[in-house]
Amino acid sequence: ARTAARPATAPAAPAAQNATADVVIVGAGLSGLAAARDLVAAGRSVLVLEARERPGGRVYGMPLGDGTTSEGGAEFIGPTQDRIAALAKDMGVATYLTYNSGKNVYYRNGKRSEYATDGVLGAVPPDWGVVDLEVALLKLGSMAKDVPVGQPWKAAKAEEWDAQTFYTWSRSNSLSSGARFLMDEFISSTMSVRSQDVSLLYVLNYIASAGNESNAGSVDRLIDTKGGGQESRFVGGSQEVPVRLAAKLGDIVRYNTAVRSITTDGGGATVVADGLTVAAKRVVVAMSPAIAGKIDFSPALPASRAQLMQRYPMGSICKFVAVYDTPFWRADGLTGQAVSDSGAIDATFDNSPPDASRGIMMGFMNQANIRKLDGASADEVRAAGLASFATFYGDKAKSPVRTAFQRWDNEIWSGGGPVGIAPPGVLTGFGEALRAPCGPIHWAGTETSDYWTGYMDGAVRSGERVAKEVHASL
Ligand SMILES: Cc1cc2nc3c(=O)[nH]c(=O)nc-3n(C[C@H](O)[C@H](O)[C@H](O)COP(=O)(O)OP(=O)(O)OC[C@H]3O[C@@H](n4cnc5c(N)ncnc54)[C@H](O)[C@@H]3O)c2cc1C
Repeated sequence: ARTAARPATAPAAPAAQNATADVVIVGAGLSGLAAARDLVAAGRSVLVLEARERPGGRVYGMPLGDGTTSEGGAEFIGPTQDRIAALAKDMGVATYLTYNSGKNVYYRNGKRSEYATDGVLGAVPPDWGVVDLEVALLKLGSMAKDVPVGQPWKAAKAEEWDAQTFYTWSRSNSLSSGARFLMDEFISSTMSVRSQDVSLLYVLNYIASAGNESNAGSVDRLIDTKGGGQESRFVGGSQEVPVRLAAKLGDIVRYNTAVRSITTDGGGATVVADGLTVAAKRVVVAMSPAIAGKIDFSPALPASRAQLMQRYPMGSICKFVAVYDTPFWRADGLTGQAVSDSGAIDATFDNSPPDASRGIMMGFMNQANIRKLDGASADEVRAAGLASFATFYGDKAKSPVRTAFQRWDNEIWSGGGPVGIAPPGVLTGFGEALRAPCGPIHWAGTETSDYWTGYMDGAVRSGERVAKEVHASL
């Protein structure tokens, strides 16, 4: 019966088109778009091939179901993130301060407490472990100063630091359970992996990278709201930056055009995508190493690059938001920021629009928390998210007008988020292959950036770096 139900002649697939370009850029995330912009400005002919139906990749305006959106991926920008700041300015996208007035919530061992964010030492959680924590963070900060930004494998102690996980280091350098919890939370909130998943050297490079050419990276700049990476947001949402840049680039950006294979030959390459085959002099692969590994490269890439792509996994993350008539937690004297050791959500932020015309609470379902919800229905994810919000902000949190969430680990073209991380042994064994071109194939993506790797700023920097590299090679 199944066979009989089929039309006698299957509709013909649309004929694949052929094209030529100086440079094919694979991926219209911020890194690919930034590269395209500079290469076009340098007079090169460029095609950007994007698998999704939209630009932005890990930057995404998540639909709330009422015609508006909330940031479902990257959201915040902070001091020293100069390249995303410059790009946003050029695109006419303004920023505003993340809501940060009042007290934060700390939930640990079944006890909820509130703590000031404007003390002399900044926002310090009410846990005896913080003394221990501060000592450990000072040590980390000082070790990070010995890491050459973007080339951690060249640190004098690279082998020693890359032979252990962050978990091993944090357990040998802190005694209290509070400090250990907060160090795990530092890794979870910045990379969305567990401390035992990631190399100490990778963490030190992440710290070193949280700065710019004139300001050394620091732990505070990574984790702080005021003065740190979470300081500001974009008016209209971060997706305005890639959406406007892609619109300026026009029809050189092709959507629903997943690249399946890249064949290199005699100095150039043939890029086969859904519905389009392009002969190009150079190819820029602008995405995380793990997702680049899904492309079929022929002939095989050098082993160091091929194996790097097998060894650089993505974190697991989901962003959950609930919309309320008002940001009611503000009236209760709260910032909307919470840290928790239990429940589905381990960190929250006030995601309300700048005019506070409605309240939006955002929670991160990080690493193991979201994996526990593998196979959960949307209603179950929603119930778990609202239960966490109620623990932090009271019963009012149980009755939102609407909710929405974005699971990045279920996204075929991201494979997780926010960033690809290196387990022990990878940076020292394979790190050089992150940026090294393979013949006509060049690599971009935030994972390849020196400063602000893992962030939008790192993505833009990597695009600008690869554009120079490719232009010089032609
Ligand atoms: C939940 C979450 C929260 C975050 N929060 C922040 C934050 O607050 N601040 C911040 O600065 N950063 C944040 N980030 C990180 C930030 O989103 C990334 O660093 C940045 O967007 C990466 O850009 P990219 O261009 O390197 O990669 P991507 O954005 O991943 O772009 C890669 C592109 O390639 C496309 N693609 C993949 N495979 C193919 C293929 N075979 N063919 C064609 N196209 C393909 C993808 O669809 C995608 O568009 C967050 C990320 C997540 C997921």
